[in-house]
Amino acid sequence: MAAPMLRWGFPRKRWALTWVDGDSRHRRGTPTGLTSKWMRRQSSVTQQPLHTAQKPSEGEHKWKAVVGLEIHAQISSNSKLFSGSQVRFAAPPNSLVSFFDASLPGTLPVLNRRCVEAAVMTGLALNCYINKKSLFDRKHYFYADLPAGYQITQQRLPIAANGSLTFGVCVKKWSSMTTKTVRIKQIQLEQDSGKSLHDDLRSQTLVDLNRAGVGLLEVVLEPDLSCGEEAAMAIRELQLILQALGTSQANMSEGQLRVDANISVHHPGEPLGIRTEVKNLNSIRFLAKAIDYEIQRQISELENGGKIVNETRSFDYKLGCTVPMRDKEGKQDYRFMPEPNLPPLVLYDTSSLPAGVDSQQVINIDQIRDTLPELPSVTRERLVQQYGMLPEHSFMLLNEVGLLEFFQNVIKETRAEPKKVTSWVLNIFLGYLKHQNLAVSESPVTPSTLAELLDLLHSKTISSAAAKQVFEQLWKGEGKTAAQIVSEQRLELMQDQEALERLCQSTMEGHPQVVMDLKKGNTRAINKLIGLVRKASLNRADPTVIKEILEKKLSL
Ligand SMILES: Nc1ncnc2c1ncn2[C@@H]1O[C@H](COP(=O)(O)OP(=O)(O)OP(=O)(O)O)[C@@H](O)[C@H]1O
Ligand SMILES: [Mg+2]
Ligand SMILES: [Mg+2]
Repeated sequence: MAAPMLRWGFPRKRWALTWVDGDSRHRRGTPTGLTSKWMRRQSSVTQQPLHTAQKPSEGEHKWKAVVGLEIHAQISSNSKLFSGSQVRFAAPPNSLVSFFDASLPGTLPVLNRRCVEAAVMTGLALNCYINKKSLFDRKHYFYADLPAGYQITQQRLPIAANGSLTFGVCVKKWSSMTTKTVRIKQIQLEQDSGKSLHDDLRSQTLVDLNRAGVGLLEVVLEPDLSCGEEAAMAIRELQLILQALGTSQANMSEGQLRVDANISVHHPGEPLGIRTEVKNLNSIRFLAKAIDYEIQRQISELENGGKIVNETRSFDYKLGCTVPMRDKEGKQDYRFMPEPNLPPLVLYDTSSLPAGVDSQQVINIDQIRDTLPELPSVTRERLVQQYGMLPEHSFMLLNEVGLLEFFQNVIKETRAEPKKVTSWVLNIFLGYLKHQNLAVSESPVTPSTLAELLDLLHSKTISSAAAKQVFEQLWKGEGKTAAQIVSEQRLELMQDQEALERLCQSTMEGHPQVVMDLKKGNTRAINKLIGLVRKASLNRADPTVIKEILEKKLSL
């Protein structure tokens, strides 16, 4: 359908509001042109603690940075917030658009129950107070991908408020982890907008309304954070919570979780500074980088006698800096007004539920509370209790997509101690994954393969050094089992006591200096000697047995 050329007061000179039914004219994927795989890696996990803070600049100690996040999470639901159109990622442009989504006159919103339940669930999981009555408002702004000229949101009275989010913060190492809590101001239900796709070649902007009207949860955090790393860890925790609840897939590279970061700096003891807002950050790493850059930029601006203006900025991931997005606009007037086509949203709890009411017609907060699944913090506690693992290890297991499931499957299939499994999964298995930048689902080693290897270790069939050797071969994914590799390469531990004694004897004779050191009282030399015997045995000698033999021979 041909559409009129429209002029808009935005940086791009010519805007064409165009409806298309094919996808070839659209720029697909991420606007930055990064491959989706790469983006997934960047966003799905903070694989290691992030170290994004830059070196403090001169005079920085006088400044305190303040960060407040607004998070938009797309609700996992089959249909949109107020219409029956399907919700699906990467569908052909404008194929999931009802008359209501396109704002045709005469269409009315019909609230999607699933979206309300998702908001209540999320609110409860984030320790919010759930308002039994909330209101919908119109927020006006003009943009090509918002056909109504307003977004339906909950400005005056949101569905949930006054919550908190507790997350782990680590400086440099997982072992230095502490926890921090950020207050949640509110959670509101609102509509997503469509998508503008800029075609630079034609100097046009194309509009895809598939996303228009998809249900969003906007989670507004109080300005309690202080740097990029904290923000990154808070978002990662929120992502895990939403995924555990199933209220959002929260995949950042698919735009299901988008973060706006509000940043200001001030002198401690003085009122908060003027904030800038970096919009639409769609990866955890970029979020951390954008915040730390913006903190530094504001400090140097102020140190050089400049002023911070309340503006909207975006993050240029290629240059690693934030840039102004729109003209300096002052406070935008959204002309909020009540949405006349939606009555107040009324929820009940068991005590307020009217007698004889059809439970399909109402939402009972207590009933939703009863269906809440195990949240990540509880899962971590359980792991610590059940397997005696360190808290930081439980964080690591949950942080990597699919790693917890992998771990639990290994545990189910092996006789090895949980501590051994934890150490192998986090040190060896995760190390290989990271080295090759692979996701757990792409690993050539399955839980049962690793379980079998750990059984061989547990039954003392092989030494732990030989187990590492076998793992290296398993990683090649040639289809051999651990037992096959062990027997083909004759890696079984030596059981022949006399042969072991001979090996110890010849090693001692070959390294008189080490023996001398030991005799002189250098106790650490025993480890050196054990290592030498092990090497001579091609990792087939059990270090505990070698130690016993050596101690006897040297009368230690
Ligand atoms: N001085 C400040 N420095 C940093 N962050 C701040 C400061 N003051 C407020 N914030 C944060 O800014 C965010 C404000 O979000 P809110 O949704 O209330 O308003 P908004 O940004 O004006 O609206 P919009 O939804 O249109 O972006 C909150 O996350 C809050 O914590
Ligand atoms: Mg907001
Ligand atoms: Mg904002």
